[in-house]
Amino acid sequence: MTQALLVVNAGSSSIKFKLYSVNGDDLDLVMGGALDGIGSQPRLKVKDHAGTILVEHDYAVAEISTTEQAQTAIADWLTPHIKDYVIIGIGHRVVHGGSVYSRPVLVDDQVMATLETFIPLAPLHQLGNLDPIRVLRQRRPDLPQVACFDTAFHFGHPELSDRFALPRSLYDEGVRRYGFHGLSYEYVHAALRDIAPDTAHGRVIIAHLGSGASVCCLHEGKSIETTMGFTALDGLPMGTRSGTLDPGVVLHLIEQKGMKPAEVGTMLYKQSGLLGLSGISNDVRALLASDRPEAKMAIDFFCLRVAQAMASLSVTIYGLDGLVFTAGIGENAPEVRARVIEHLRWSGLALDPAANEAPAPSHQRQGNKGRRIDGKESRVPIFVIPTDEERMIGLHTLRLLRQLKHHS
Ligand SMILES: Nc1ncnc2c1ncn2[C@@H]1O[C@H](COP(=O)(O)OP(=O)(O)O)[C@@H](O)[C@H]1O
Ligand SMILES: CC(=O)OP(=O)(O)O
Ligand SMILES: [Mg+2]
Repeated sequence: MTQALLVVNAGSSSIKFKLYSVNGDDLDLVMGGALDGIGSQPRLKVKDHAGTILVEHDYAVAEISTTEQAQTAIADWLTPHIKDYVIIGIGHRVVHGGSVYSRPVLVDDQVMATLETFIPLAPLHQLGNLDPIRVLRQRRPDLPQVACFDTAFHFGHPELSDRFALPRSLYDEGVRRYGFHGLSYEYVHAALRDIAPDTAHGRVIIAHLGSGASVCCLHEGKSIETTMGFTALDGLPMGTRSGTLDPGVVLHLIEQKGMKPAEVGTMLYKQSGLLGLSGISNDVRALLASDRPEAKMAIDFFCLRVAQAMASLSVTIYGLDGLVFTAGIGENAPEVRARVIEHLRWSGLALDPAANEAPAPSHQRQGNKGRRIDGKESRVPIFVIPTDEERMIGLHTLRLLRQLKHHS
């Protein structure tokens, strides 16, 4: 029977998963899917490696209102569909590894307890990430489970990138700029190394623009600085998150307007960003399709902030050798890429409009490492590279399981 790995990328309202068969040191995608709309419009959709739909099923809201129910529904569907495979382990995305975990780790009771202490640092993500680990440890105690962290790629970045200008004691307590989306940056950088090795070795900026969004600058493949900090609320405005904010606004909301800290939290995480700015939607597709001025303003605001972040991070790495767009917006919204680069034209960046507007190749297909979209006059190459956090998690999990086997 073929060995296989399951990868779980769980969020607050969706659980994405992929099944890979093990092929030497590499992984072949068998199927991938998601149960999203948990608590609103639950729907399970799974496709095989070629993109053929294996199942598309809507549930009643009452059936799937918790991640635990979602996990059970996925497991119930998966069990008969994976009977030809021996599952050797499960890899999970865990957003926050704090200042403890610099690399993936095998989950045991103690690791679980430590990861639970990071829940307040990532209220939108961490609990949802840990739920499936807990459920699957109960269901399949025989299977090793590996936690892979969004923060780990940034671990050890320079002190100047790690600090806030706050009293030193807070830093010692862990109030640091951890950074996130590290699994995505690691995957995208490895793909860039395959298609443009010299560029990848140099000074690179990657913009991960999805429902969460951040920009990272790298040198020689290492993260030097990124726009997300202590939490995934910092930096760029996102679908529903505010991004960087004058801290005086938070004081004003609490002290003058009498808002409770939890209400401020809900506002900053769930009601701000593109949704707050537009009053229409958190989804860039809906905003681009709308002719209302608020929608245009929200997109303009987002593009300007992305361009500013790129300019600012290129100062940190003393220049720029390559620029990459990735994630839902970065891969699929040529209008956004064009407007971002327009802001940076003064610095010698330019797109090839036809290449920029060419439709994105299929996501699921393997071997789609990305493409160049810069114009002939551009001083620096510009790429669109599809990210694949699940594959990165799968590769880390395989590597760790092999190391553990080797040492046992
Ligand atoms: N064709 C598209 N055009 C513009 N934006 C898109 C398109 N497809 C997806 N997006 C944007 O990408 C976002 C989701 O990004 P994604 O990286 O999938 O997020 P996550 O995995 O973190 O939920 C959506 O909210 C939407 O704004
Ligand atoms: C860390 C983070 O913001 O993740 P996501 O983009 O999946 O919300
Ligand atoms: Mg994401």
